[in-house]
Amino acid sequence: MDPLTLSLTLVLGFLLIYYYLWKSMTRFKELNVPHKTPIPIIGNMAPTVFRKASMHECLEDLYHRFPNVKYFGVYHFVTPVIVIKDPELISSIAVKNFDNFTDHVTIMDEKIDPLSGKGLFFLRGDAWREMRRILSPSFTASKLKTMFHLITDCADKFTRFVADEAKQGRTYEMKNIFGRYTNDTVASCNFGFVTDSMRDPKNEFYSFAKKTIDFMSSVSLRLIVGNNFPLLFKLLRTQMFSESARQYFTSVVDNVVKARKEKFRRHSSVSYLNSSIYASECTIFFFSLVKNRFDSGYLFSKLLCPKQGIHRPDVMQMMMEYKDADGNCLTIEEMTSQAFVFYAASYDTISTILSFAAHEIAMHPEVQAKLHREIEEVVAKTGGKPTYEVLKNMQYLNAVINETLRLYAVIPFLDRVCVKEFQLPPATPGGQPVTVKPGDIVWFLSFALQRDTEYFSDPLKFDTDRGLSPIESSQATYMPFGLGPRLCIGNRFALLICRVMLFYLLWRCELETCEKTSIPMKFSGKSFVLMAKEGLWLKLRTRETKTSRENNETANRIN
Ligand code: HEM
Repeated sequence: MDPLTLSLTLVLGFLLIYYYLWKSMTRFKELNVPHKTPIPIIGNMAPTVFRKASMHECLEDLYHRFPNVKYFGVYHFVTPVIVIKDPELISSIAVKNFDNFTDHVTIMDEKIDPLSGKGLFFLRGDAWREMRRILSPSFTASKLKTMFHLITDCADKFTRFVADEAKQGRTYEMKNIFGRYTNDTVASCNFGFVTDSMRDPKNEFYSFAKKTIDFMSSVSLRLIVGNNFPLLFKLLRTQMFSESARQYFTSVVDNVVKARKEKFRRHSSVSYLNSSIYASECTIFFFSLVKNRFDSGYLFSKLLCPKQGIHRPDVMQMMMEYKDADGNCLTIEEMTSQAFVFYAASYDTISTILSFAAHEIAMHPEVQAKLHREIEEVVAKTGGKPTYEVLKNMQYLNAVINETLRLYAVIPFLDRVCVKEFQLPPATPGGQPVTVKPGDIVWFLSFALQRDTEYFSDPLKFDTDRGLSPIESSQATYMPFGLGPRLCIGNRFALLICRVMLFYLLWRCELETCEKTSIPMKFSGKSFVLMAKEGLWLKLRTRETKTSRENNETANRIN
């Protein structure tokens, strides 16, 4: 290209980009929606860009700048977003008029990035409806009951290990260790994959998964670029997660499915070979791995040892058993995508909630004493083996979790994309209605709403009394798991994992603050997920109660 054409192209390109950015940055002025004047490119996100505040706090600050409005505008970098403040209007959009707002913002193209693009969170319209219908039965109360022992196994293993280490008191970064527990539990229940990340913190699955979904890494940047320049994202064929991640998780799922199918086939045809069946499976599986050119000494040992089991009551099994009306099953790609998105949606959220709960418990000795009393009662009644129902009905434990979910909304906002034109009432009394068009984005700020004095008195206080009678989520002022048909599909599963962990941990350990504990709490400006700036450090000390001592001694004898 000659220099003149090149210069003209550059100038034209620059003008086009400038016009595109400028145009999007004047949207709220044109619509007459209250908003803060944006900075070019950065929009209203300066505090997060310059790491002065977390995304949660940056949006909370904007939320309070517009009192007495039903909604206001925010420039998420170059993207205009309408933030709905009024709880009634939130319900109207997310529940009553769901058909006008069915989707989350989707930046991934299913073809370019099937690992995340085909996951439930990012599916749109009818594809989402169909997949949600298929997956919803995975988390009913009866399915959770069948997974219950998989979860208690992980919690039991984890807390015995910690109780053993913490006899003289030991300091831990709670998010880190709860991340390992969450990994083990979700890997077991979703992928059918058994890990022990306390004893073996370098295990391949945990190391790989943790690295893949690290929101402190380039993933956050890709999310921002993808949200603001979806076309560029598509043109560059960008994937949210690496190609090696896609290959790794596909291999995990593929091998689990093959091994289970093989087991099923052998079991039905040669049931008398009971004792040698696992050895044969190992051989078959080994050859299948070699055939796939997949180096999986780890998989081989972890998936197929008799103790680990293959035919398990987990999400993988449920997906394998699914058939539509025409007899079609889910493909390996679809199963991988769902299992991966479940893993990604669980790992940070659950470990975050558990670590903030532990922090508040350590900060409030009266809360801890009450929890210990409730736990001792359950231990006395159940001999230390509480059932699913017993844990579900632990009123005070539930109150602690509910209050943690209120005070620490894990993600800064919930999003919906308009798919059918919708008229918003005027933002302010005497104003004009605003028409939202397909493609427009609305947000609900759960973090800000759940800390608003209008809905919660003394909102920064950790008050378990209000957790005892949780607010109906349809009121849209308390929505840690979202609301409407797109409500978090794993909410009951998440609550169960949290209950089980806190039960076993507090039975065996005392939680104490230490010199590294975040007091007062400061949030990190680097992470999309709510995170303490300096980490959540606590000291754990083995409890010297009669039941926990007896239980630990028995366990040590068995080990
Ligand atoms: C404490 C833990 C968790 C929190 C706080 C949480 C929170 C949320 C929130 C706020 C949403 C968006 C809901 C909306 O837009 O209305 C969501 C969606 C979702 N969550 Fe969770 N979640 C948690 C655990 C889990 C777990 C354990 C799983 C999977 C097993 C999971 C899977 C999903 C999926 C697949 C979606 C998308 C649902 C859809 O679009 O249909 N989450 N979650």
